[in-house]
Amino acid sequence: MSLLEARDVGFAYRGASAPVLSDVSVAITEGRSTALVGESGAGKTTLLRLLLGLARPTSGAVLFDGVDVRSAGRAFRRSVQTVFQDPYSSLDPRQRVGRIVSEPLRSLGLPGDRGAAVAAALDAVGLPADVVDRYPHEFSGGQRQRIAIARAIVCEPRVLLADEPVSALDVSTRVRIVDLLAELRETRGLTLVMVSHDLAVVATLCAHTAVLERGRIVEQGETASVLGAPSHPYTRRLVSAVPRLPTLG
Ligand SMILES: Nc1ncnc2c1ncn2[C@@H]1O[C@H](COP(=O)(O)OP(=O)(O)OP(=O)(O)O)[C@@H](O)[C@H]1O
Repeated sequence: MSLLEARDVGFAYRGASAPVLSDVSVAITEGRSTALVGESGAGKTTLLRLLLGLARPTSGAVLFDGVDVRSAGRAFRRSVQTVFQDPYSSLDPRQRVGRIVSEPLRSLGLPGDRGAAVAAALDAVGLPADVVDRYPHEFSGGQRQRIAIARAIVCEPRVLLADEPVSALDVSTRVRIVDLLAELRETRGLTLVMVSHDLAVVATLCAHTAVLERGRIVEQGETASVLGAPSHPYTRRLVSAVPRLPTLG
């Protein structure tokens, strides 16, 4: 059974004349990381919000372990965590890192040694335990994204939904955060569901890719075939729009 699934989902924003998503079906199985790609405005972030249970589909359903996410409760909130694009705005500047990272443990009311769980999460993202007493403004963009990832994994989720997790970072930091996400995927068995415009990042992190064009899935399957030998003209355009460096010499 799918871990997380959008089944025939349609969605329209209140007051909008046209739907943003139509008949979208995506099944996330455990261990199979999935990328959502498509041009700006295709509906990727909206689909991610529906998968997170932050909005209700106008038609169809979003299911976690076969249960509607809107009624799936604590098991769902613990199992599905998220990382956003902008590490500058996603961390509360007034809170120390220790409090930020432990927030899911508090809001889920999980028992156990919270200090130890926070230290383990920070260690997993490559940050020393003593950062707990510092504030977000004391860190670089890449370090802040590590803090956001530590917060997302502290309650040991099964799925990490990430909306453009590296696009706000400079190129070398981007590579290091992609490496970190790949490592977490391997060592923790985390299933990534990721929105990215960067097809190289998609190919590195996700074995499965779904292509959205104006709110509809036009193609989905193994990333190697979707991006390597696209069958839909829209996917071909997306792939051919990736700039290539001129070959030297
Ligand atoms: N809160 C909102 N109210 C009304 N319309 C919205 C809202 N959020 C997004 N939209 C519209 O829904 C459509 C899909 O937006 P969405 O952000 O899901 O696309 P996207 O594929 O993630 O785009 P991008 O890559 O630019 O982030 C767009 O036309 C957008 O203008």
